[in-house]
Amino acid sequence: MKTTFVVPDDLEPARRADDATAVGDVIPPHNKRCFGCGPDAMQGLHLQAIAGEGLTATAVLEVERRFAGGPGVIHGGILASAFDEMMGLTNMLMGTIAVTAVLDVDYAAPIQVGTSLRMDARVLGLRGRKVYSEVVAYDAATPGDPLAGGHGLFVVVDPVDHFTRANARP
Ligand SMILES: CCCCCCCCCCCC(=O)SCCNC(=O)CCNC(=O)[C@H](O)C(C)(C)COP(=O)(O)OP(=O)(O)OC[C@H]1O[C@@H](n2cnc3c(N)ncnc32)[C@H](O)[C@@H]1OP(=O)(O)O
Repeated sequence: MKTTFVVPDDLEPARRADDATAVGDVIPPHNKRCFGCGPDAMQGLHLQAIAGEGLTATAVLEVERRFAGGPGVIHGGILASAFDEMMGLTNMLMGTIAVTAVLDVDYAAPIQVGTSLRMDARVLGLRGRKVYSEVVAYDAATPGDPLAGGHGLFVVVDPVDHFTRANARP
């Protein structure tokens, strides 16, 4: 895997919230209409991320034909959306809300329509309000080398303040 995304080597450790989703349970959608995780988003990805130990989560995206970009392969933007969502949901295990400031995707190999794409995400650490996270994707049927990977820099926000201001913009 190749990436130019720089993860600081002096991150502060991140901590799982006491009331975080239990290991093995689905992290609840943060918004029913979210394109990534919302059950009411008709055209969405409907990701269900299972909380793992610590600050980790796993989900499987069935790469449906509607997710195609090039013939027979996943659209890069769909993969980026899935990665963004996976890291965003995993971050929620800290009990905070963090929005994406930077998203970096390494498209290591084409991902065919019909693939069951397993995505493993984890929080790497903090620097003040900044949360560094990563995700790695594999073919669930034939695990081997990663097909893609991603990193995100997220910023912790007060959700009421953030989304009130975001929606007030003319
Ligand atoms: C109700 C339930 C809902 C639940 C909602 C759950 C969402 C999960 C869904 C998945 C996530 C998404 O898709 S979220 C949607 C996509 N993202 C967005 O819409 C975010 C739009 N951008 C923004 O609102 C803003 O730029 C923020 C919040 C990211 C940052 O603004 P701010 O709050 O004023 O903070 P600011 O001081 O600028 O930055 C804080 C620190 O981050 C650094 N920083 C900020 N941006 C960058 C950047 N692009 N590249 C490098 N570093 C950056 C700054 O240098 C600073 O570092 P230092 O000086 O401290 O060192």
